[in-house]
Amino acid sequence: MNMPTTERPLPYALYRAEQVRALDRCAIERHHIPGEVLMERAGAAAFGLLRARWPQARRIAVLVGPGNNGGDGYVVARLCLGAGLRVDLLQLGEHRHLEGEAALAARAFAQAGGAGRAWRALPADADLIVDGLLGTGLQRPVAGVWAQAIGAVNGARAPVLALDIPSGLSADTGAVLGAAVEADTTLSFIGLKQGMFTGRGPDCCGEIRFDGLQVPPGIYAGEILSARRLDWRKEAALLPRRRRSAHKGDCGHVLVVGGAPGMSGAARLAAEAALRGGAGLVTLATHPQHAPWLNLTRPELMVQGVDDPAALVPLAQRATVIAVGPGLGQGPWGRAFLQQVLRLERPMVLDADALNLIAADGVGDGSMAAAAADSPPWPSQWVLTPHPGEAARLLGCSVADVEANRFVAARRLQERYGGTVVLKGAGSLILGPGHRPVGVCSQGNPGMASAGMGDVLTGIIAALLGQGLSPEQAAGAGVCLHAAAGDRAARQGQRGLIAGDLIDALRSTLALAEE
Ligand SMILES: NC(=O)C1=CN([C@@H]2O[C@H](COP(=O)(O)OP(=O)(O)OC[C@H]3O[C@@H](n4cnc5c(N)ncnc54)[C@H](O)[C@@H]3O)[C@@H](O)[C@H]2O)[C@@H](O)CC1
Ligand SMILES: [K+]
Repeated sequence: MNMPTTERPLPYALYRAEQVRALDRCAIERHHIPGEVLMERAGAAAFGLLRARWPQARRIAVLVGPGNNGGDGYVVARLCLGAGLRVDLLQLGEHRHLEGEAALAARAFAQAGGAGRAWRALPADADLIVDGLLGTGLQRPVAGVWAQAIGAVNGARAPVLALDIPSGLSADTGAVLGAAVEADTTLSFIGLKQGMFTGRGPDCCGEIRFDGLQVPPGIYAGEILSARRLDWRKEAALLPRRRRSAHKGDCGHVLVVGGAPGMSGAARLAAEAALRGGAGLVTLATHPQHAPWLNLTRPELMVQGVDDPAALVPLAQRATVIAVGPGLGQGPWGRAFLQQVLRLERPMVLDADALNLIAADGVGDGSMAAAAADSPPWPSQWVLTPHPGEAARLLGCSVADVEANRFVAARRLQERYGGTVVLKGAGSLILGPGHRPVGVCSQGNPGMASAGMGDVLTGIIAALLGQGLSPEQAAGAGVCLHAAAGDRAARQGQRGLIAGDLIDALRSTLALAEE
């Protein structure tokens, strides 16, 4: 029996708009499922979700555009009429000459006694708004009356169900093109779109549901995935099981380098997160000014005050992985230590000021890049973890440019700097070398927008590298565990969540993944 949309688990494969269009075409042309049948199934799935989710709703405003997304809306509107609900069908664009299956759906709606009218305003007492304005056919920024209608939807009190994708959200990038519907629930058809899970996508989509419209599974084989959602349990399961005879030396020794004067907290958070991420040993090399008291409340940490970069060499010899950047500062101390670290042949995580220093130095001709180039095999062992601001500095562009297409920004970073890139922010992206799909993290919550969260991520990724995962695996698993621990910690509330809470939740999250 076909499972209802409300219960169906979300697939992991993510597609771009042109790929979903190709999937539609394949279903229609190769498998001879008429477009109107797909549209009928899409509308029926949305209607089923609508009734299950909002059983009390009596007055439904359905906004329809002139394409097939509108066609889906006409089907929902007809099914609502059939169930005795009051329907306001509000049209944008030219509806006198609809084409193909959208025209059939509009005719069936009229034959069922429905009448549409041009959108002017939303009925104030609508119980639910269905967004069938624009789907994967979005071609340009939303403006004019379209933007007004979307603004009205977002200002309305009624909940919003978006069909396929919220209107105005780019299916490919997760950016808002002009204006976008902020839905409570989005029901996506045939293939999940990659833009729904990163950038503004999660804001606009609300809860995401999926219906494959019963297309044959074979149609997906023809599309090369460009992105996939990461399953945090599967990612965490990459960690090798510990033998009963394991000792601390088997579990990785993380060397954290950071903590310029006045910035010791960040380095301490990264080091502590490495411990909770399962590292056997963690050494923190930091400025001598605060070294004596940095492990007072966490004596498991080994802390070394260093003022000569050469002192890192013996420390690195004992370490299996280096994390550099949190609290490093961009002054002479941080700069000298980063240059030394880049000469050390160890897998490493580069974050925060390590990235800012590399960006400030320029690419190709700066001393940082030159230091890295001294040891050519190692960039492939890097994990870079920029947030959008750091990514913009590394790419020499604006944050808006990065956010306009996070997938492209991640790829440009990887091509320019090598190794594995984690582009942080809602829906963090993970991209390693080669042509594997971009990993997209779909856990996490806005409570994690607080100081120190990035430092914790750095420590976790370093710990996973130290336990034997490859840079790409450690980055994927690290981002997922970090987000899952954030979600676990947020059960007690999102607002006021601090990085230390996430560290506290890490161990039980890891245990959950091992069940
Ligand atoms: N047979 C199929 O191909 C199926 C398609 N489906 C639906 O069809 C949608 C795709 O349909 P279409 O390709 O017709 O595209 P859309 O319905 O998403 O939009 C295309 C229309 O919007 C206009 N438009 C684009 N950008 C605009 C903007 N910024 N402002 C104002 N107007 C704009 C275009 O000129 C065109 O008239 C999917 O998202 C899905 O909802 C589903 O019914 C499943 C089956
Ligand atoms: K839509």
